[in-house]
Amino acid sequence: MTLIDGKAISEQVKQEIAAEVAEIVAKGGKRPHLAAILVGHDGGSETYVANKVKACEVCGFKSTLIRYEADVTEEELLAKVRELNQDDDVDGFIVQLPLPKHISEQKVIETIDYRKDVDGFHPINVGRMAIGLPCYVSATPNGILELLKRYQIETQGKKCVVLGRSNIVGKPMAMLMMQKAYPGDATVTVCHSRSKNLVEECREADIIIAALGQPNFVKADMVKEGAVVIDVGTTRVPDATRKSGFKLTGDVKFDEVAPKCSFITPVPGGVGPMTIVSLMKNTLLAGKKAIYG
Ligand SMILES: Nc1nc(=O)c2c([nH]1)NC[C@@H]1CN(c3ccc(C(=O)N[C@@H](CCC(=O)O)C(=O)O)cc3)C=[N+]21
Repeated sequence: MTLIDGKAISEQVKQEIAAEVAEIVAKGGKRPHLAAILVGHDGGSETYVANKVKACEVCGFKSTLIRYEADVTEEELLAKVRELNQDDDVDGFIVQLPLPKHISEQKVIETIDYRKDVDGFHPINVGRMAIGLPCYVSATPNGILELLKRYQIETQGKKCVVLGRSNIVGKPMAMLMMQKAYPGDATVTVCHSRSKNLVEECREADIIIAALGQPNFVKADMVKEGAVVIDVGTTRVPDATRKSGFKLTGDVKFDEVAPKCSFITPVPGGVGPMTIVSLMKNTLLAGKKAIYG
C-alpha cells in the first residue's frame, strides 16, 4: 500500500509556482493577484481561506481577503463581484461557498467574469471543460488529477467509480476521468444517494473517488483488493479529545480500507492541500493570461 502524500506534493508544486513567479517578476512582470470573498464565519471556510492566503505568500502572489457578515445582501455581494471583474489589478478571485441561504450561489457564480473565475465554477468554464477546451478546471478534481499523474497511477481503461454528483467535485471529476487523455480514459460510473447498486459498483472499481461528504462511508467490504482510493471528504466531526473540538474526517474508513489498497489518500494531508495548490495554479494561469488572453 502506498500512502499518497498530498501535503508533500502540494509543497513541491508551490515551490515550482514560486520559481515561475520569481522569473516573471525578474523580467519586470507583475505578481499574480488572487482575491477571495468570505461571507460569515463558517469554521471550515475560515480555515480554507486562511490556508489559501498562506499559500499565496509561499507562491509569491498578492492576495486580498474581502469579508462580509452573514447578513450581507445579495446586491451588495454582487456589486463587489462586479467591482472585482473590473479591477485590472485582480487576476482572479473566488467567492467561498457555501453562502447564506438568502444569497443565490448560482447568481453569484454567473456574475463572476469567467476570465477571472479561478475556481472554475462559471458555466462557461464548466462547459469548456466538458468538451475538452482550455479553461479553469475546478480545483479539487484538478488536484486529484495531479496526484494521479505524480504517482503515475494508471487510469486508461480502468473502472472508476465516483461517489457523489456535486457541481464542484463529483460531476467535473467524472468528466475528467473519462476525458480522452491521461489521466483519464477511464470507464466512469457515478453513484449517489439514489443509487441502488452503489456497493456492488464500488466492489468492482479499480479506482474509487469518494466525494459524498459522509464521514467513514466507504468500508473495507466495498473495496476490491489492490484498488486506488481517493478520499475527498473533509467533514468536521465533533471530538472532545481534541483541542480544536473536532476531527477532520474523510468519506473513507481509512484504517480498515487502507490495507486493501494499492494507493490511498489520507485525510487530512491528501486531497485538501492539492485543492489549494490547484487554485494557485489557476491563479498563475490567470496572471499570465494564459487561457483567455
Ligand atoms: N469557492 C469555493 N472554492 C473552494 O475550493 C471551496 C469552497 N468554496 N468551499 C469549501 C470547499 C472545501 N475546500 C477545501 C480546501 C482546502 C482544504 C484543506 O486544506 N484541507 C487540509 C486541512 C485543513 C484543516 O486543517 O482543517 C487537509 O485536508 O489536509 C480542505 C477543503 C475548498 N472548497
